[in-house]
Amino acid sequence: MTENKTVLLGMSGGTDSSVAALLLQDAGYEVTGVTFRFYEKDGDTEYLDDARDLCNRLGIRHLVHDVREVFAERIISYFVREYMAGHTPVPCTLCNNYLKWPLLSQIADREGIARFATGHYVRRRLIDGYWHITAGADPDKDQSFFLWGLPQSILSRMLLPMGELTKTRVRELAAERGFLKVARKRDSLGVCFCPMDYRTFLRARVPASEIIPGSFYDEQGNYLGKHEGYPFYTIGQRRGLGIYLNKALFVKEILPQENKVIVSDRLQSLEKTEMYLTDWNIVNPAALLGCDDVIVKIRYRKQANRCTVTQTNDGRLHVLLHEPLASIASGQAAAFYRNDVVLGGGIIV
Ligand SMILES: Nc1ncnc2c1ncn2[C@@H]1O[C@H](COP(=O)(O)OP(=O)(O)OP(=O)(O)O)[C@@H](O)[C@H]1O
Repeated sequence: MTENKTVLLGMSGGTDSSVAALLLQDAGYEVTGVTFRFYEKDGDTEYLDDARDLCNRLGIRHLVHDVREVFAERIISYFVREYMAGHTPVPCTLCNNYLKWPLLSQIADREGIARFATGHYVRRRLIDGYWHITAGADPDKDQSFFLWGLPQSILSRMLLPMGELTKTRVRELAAERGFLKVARKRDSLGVCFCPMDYRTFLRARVPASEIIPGSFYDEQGNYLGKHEGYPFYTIGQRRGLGIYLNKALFVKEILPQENKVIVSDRLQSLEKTEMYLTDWNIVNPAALLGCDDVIVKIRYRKQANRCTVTQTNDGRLHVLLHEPLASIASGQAAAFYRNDVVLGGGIIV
C-alpha cells in the first residue's frame, strides 16, 4: 500500500513552523497549513498574514481556525484563576496537550489529512509498541517537557521535522532558501499572551479589590513586612519580595484565604520528598509505575530528580523523590523521563 503523504501543519507565522513547511514539502508531503487564532495582542494579526504569505509562496493550502474564545476560557482564565488560588499555572503545557494537538487532530480528520505536524523541537520513538515523545536534538530548544499529555492516537500520527535540527541550522535553512523574514524572526519568549512580568497582566484582569496588600510571616509566625497581594508570589521565589534583611528569603507557602505569604531563610525547609499529581497521563504503565530509574522534572531547565511513581486508591499519582526537591508548587507540571524519553506527567496538587 502506498503511504498517504498528506499532512496538516500548525503554522504560527514564526521561523520554526515556516521551516517545517519547507522540510515537509522537501520530504514529498502534500502540506496544508492551519493557523489558530489563539490570542491577538492589541488586535495584531501580522502572524496570520505571514503564515498566509508563506503558504502562497510554497503553493500550500492555508486554513485559519478561530479559537480565541476557547483559548480565553481554557488557558487565559485558567491562568488567572490559578494565580488567584495561590498556585503556579502551566498554560503552555495545557495549550499543547488539550488544545493545539487535539485541534490539529480534529481538523486533519475533518479534512481527510493523514498526519499532522508542528515546529516543536522534539522527536518521537516507538518503544515496546508505544509511541513516546523524546527530547529534540537541540538541548537549548528541547520542548519535550511540555508534551507529556498526548494520547497514542495523536503520537502515532505526528510528524516532527524540527526534531533533529538546531535552531541555528533552522535559521540557516530559511536564509539559504531565500526566506529572509522567516530567518530573522525573533524567538517567542515565555507565555504568548502574558508579558514576562505576570503581575501587570493580573492587575489588568482582576478587580483591584481582589488583590490587596497583605503580610509576610516567617515560619514561626513572626510578622516580617507587607506584601502587594498573595497572587504576586510563587513558591520558591527569592527576588522581588521587598523584605530587606541581610539574608536571602524564599517563599515557602501561600495562604490565599488569609492573604498571607510565609517565607523562610532556609531553602532546605522548602524541600519535600513526595508529591501527588492529578490530570496525569502515562504512556506505558509498565515502563513507569514502580520503576526506580525514572527521572521527574518540574522545571523546564536545570533540574532532574530520581523518583518512584505509584498510583493511589483515589486515582492520583504518588511521586516518591529519591532525594529532596525544593520549591514544589501546586499547579505546576511534573514530567517523567527515562533518559531522553518522556514517560508521562501530571499536574502537582
Ligand atoms: N497560532 C498557531 N497556529 C498554529 N500552530 C501554532 C500556533 N502557535 C504555535 N503553533 C505550532 O506549535 C509549534 C510550537 O509553538 P511555540 O509557540 O511553542 O514555538 P515557536 O518556537 O514560537 O514556533 P514558531 O517559530 O513556529 O512560531 C509551532 O512551531 C507551530 O507548529
